[in-house]
Formats: sequence, structure tokens, C-alpha cells
Amino acid sequence: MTLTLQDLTFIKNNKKILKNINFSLEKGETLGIIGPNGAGKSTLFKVIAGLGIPTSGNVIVDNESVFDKPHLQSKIGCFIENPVLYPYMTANENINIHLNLFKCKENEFSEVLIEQLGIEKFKDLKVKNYSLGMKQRLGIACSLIHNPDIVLLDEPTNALDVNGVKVVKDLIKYKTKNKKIILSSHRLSEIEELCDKIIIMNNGEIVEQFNTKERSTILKTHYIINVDTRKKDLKLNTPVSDLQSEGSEYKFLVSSENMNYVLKELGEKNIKIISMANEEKNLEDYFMERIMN
Ligand SMILES: Nc1ncnc2c1ncn2[C@@H]1O[C@H](COP(=O)(O)OP(=O)(O)OP(=O)(O)O)[C@@H](O)[C@H]1O
Repeated sequence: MTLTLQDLTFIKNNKKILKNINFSLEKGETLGIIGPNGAGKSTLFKVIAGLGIPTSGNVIVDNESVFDKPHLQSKIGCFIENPVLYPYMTANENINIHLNLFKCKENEFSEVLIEQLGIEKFKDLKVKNYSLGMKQRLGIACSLIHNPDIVLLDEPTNALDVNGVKVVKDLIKYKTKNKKIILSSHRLSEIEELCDKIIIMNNGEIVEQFNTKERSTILKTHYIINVDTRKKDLKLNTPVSDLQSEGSEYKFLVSSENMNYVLKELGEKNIKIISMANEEKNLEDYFMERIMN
């Protein structure tokens, strides 16, 4: 079973909030969506979950449109920031309402959720007395309680303490096998750690998507090279960046794919290499370069 988004566009109040979004997700894959504030991430989650009807395009589950076949919505579980919970009810009562909503009973997965998210400890306490983190834990449990195949988690670790973050990360890593997960977070290290695929969104559109397996070519590695030209100007045919000079010493960056070419050129030009270091870029560095600058 595949989840496919086909040319999804969402216009609200004459504003194009989502523009031609295309991607697909297979069983067992986790997709991370990152982007600056206002990029359209939450809107995308809402549209996939059926909380907004797209202006054009489609969301396909099991070869059928979720907008034509509303029962397919029950295959989707969606946690979006600030979950709606009943404040005068306990955790148990909130969970039961969600189970009833999806016409299901407690199941193996719901037990895992309750146990893993530490809800046992406050199951009989009314939600109005909860801390932000407790609400977040219960919100995640309620949205996934019906054991959906497709799990949408919009900033699930936002209000959580260190232990809560670990609990949610472990849940995604170990307890949601065979599901399709879409996750957003402003903690980019979390996305890097948990996701197989990453989409970078900006202004309502996908500006880049890649598999984390390709990260070595996309995110990583460049080399910092220090050379001494022995009083000559440095002229290279190989593309390098961030060229800085001090006297006859030059420092520059070169990508891993251009490394061999630059070494060959330096050798041919008899330029002395003083030092060479490889520097790993992480998703945060890449994101800052690509989007925030
Ligand atoms: N109902 C609405 N009517 C008009 N504009 C909206 C509506 N909902 C969202 N927007 C706009 O759509 C854009 C995307 O908002 P969205 O909340 O999806 O972004 P986001 O990437 O989730 O941001 P953040 O990282 O801050 O949570 C914003 O410019 C927002 O103002």
C-alpha cells in the first residue's frame, strides 16, 4: 500500500498555501518535512488528514482518493500541534472517545501507546490539570489510538522535556514498523535521525526532496583545503567555494565529487597542499544555506 500525493494545491482566501505537492511513501517509510515558519507544513498535514479539501490534486491511499472514499480516512492518524482534548475528562475518557470515534476497541497498539507515552500515571486525572507535556503525550496517543497505517505527526516533540522527546522518538523508531509516517519538526537532528526521506518546503512548495541514504552526496561532505602557491595567484578550473587568501596561502572548500579533480590540478600546477580536512555538513547547516540565507 502506497500513500501518494498528486499535484496537491490548496488555496485559501486567494492565497496559494500549497503549490503542486507531489510525493509518495511506501510501507515502513518515514518522511520528514522541514521548512521555515509559514512554509505550509501544518496545512499539508491537515489536507492529507482530510481537515481541508484541496483546491486541486489528490491524496491517494490504496489506489483510491481519500476525498472520494471517506472510510480511507480511518487509515490515517493525525497529530497536529495543540491537540483538541476534552478538559473536564480524564485521559482514559479522552482515549475512549477516540476509540469510539473510530469504532474500535483497545488493541495491541493502543496498549503500547498508553504504556510507552507514560499515560498510565495520569490516566484518571482530568485534562484541565495537565502540563503542556502531558497534553502532548495524550494528544499523540488519542490521534494514533486506532492503529492507523498512515501516521502524521506535526511537531510531536514540541512541548516535551528530554525524556518525552526520547519516548516519542522511540515510538517512531521501534513501535510504528510497517506504517507510513510523516513527521515535521524544527529540530532538524531529529528529522535526520528518524527519517528515510526528507522534503524541504518553502512558500508552500517542495524545494527539494531526497532520501537520507543520498545524504552523503547532498548533505555531506566537503573538504577544506589549505595550499601555498609560492607567491603566485591561485587559478583553478575545478569549482571551489569560500576562497580566502592570506599572502601566498589560500583556503577553499571543495565538494567530495570535485575532490579528485582539484587534487589532480594542484599536482599539475605544482601547488603545495598544506592541509586538508573533511567537514561534514548536517541537515541544519544545509537547511540554513538552502533556505534561511
Ligand atoms: N485558514 C487559513 N487562511 C489563510 N491563510 C492561512 C490559513 N491557514 C494557514 N494559512 C497561511 O498558510 C501559510 C502556511 O501556514 P502553516 O501553518 O501551514 O505553516 P507551517 O509551515 O506549519 O508553519 P510553522 O512552522 O510556523 O508551524 C501561512 O502563511 C499561514 O498564514
